[in-house]
Amino acid sequence: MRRFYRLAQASLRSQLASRSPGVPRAPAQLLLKGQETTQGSASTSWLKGWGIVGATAATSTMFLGTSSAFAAPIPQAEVVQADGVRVEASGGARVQHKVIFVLGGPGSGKGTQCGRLLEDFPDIAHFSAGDLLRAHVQSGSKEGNEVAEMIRNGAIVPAEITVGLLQKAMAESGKSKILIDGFPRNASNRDTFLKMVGYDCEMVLFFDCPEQVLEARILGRNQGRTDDNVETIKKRFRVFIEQSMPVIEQYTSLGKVARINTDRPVDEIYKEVKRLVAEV
Ligand SMILES: Nc1ncnc2c1ncn2[C@@H]1O[C@H](COP(=O)(O)OP(=O)(O)OP(=O)(O)O)[C@@H](O)[C@H]1O
Ligand SMILES: O=c1ccn([C@@H]2O[C@H](COP(=O)(O)O)[C@@H](O)[C@H]2O)c(=O)[nH]1
Repeated sequence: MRRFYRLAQASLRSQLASRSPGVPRAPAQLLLKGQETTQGSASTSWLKGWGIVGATAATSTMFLGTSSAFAAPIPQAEVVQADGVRVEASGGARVQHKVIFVLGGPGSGKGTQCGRLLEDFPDIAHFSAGDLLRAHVQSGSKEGNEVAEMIRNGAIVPAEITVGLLQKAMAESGKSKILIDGFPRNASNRDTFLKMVGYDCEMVLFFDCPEQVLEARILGRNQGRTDDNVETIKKRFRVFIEQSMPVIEQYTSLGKVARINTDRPVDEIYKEVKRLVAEV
């Protein structure tokens, strides 16, 4: 593996050095696929890192910080050959998004406030992890049916499923800033996001609101959701306290959390939310 790393870096460096001007120069996520034959047996490795695609030799400060297994193929991959290692590098289309996580108990107003933000910030895309999962249920697949059951019970869906849906939505959004509402819901969600997406959020908006207020709001929502009933609302609130609050605490220790009291009128909350998002 170490040999692959070294050769992949050298290969990409030489590729960057020979680039003509005018190619994208934004810091990009680079996905490298290497195929190596050691003592007669072939193996494939995927590596992920960050670099400047299209930089000159002097500024091609490419590095490969992490290595991880990737299932996805690289769209429009460029192929370079180096010393027995085949390297495919993405063309720099994957620019790092600025991600804002919006967290808070069920019914705390995440969807409502995100909807308002879209009216004022055209460069922002909004994805509700819950909405993506509900859309996934519509596929009617075995996995979709399992997700439906978890939602009905207020349980947290395995992180790989949710992050996979988020990753696809982010890649297709064409926007630079992304609001992700209702995610990460537990430590596994956060770890998996970091591993699969490769970077962390800029900020967490934490919508703080008492449980009785949340229950009343959800029961008055009338959207036909399978989890908007007294029994599941209680489970969702418990899951929020036990599993989501520790994530918020972790981000608090990183200085990334803005706590907002959402037991107030929508317009009043929005003034604060808009100011915070404008700073990102
Ligand atoms: N500040 C507010 N005051 C009163 N009602 C509100 C407020 N914000 C949102 N609501 C209402 O409360 C209900 C829940 O709001 P919303 O769907 O935005 O919450 P959410 O946090 O996205 O919920 P969930 O996590 O369950 O998807 C909606 O009917 C919405 O209209
Ligand atoms: O990251 C997520 C987000 C949601 N879920 C499941 O969906 C429901 C509803 O979520 P909302 O945010 O209220 O729309 C939630 O109770 C979970 O079952 C999830 O597993 N992971």
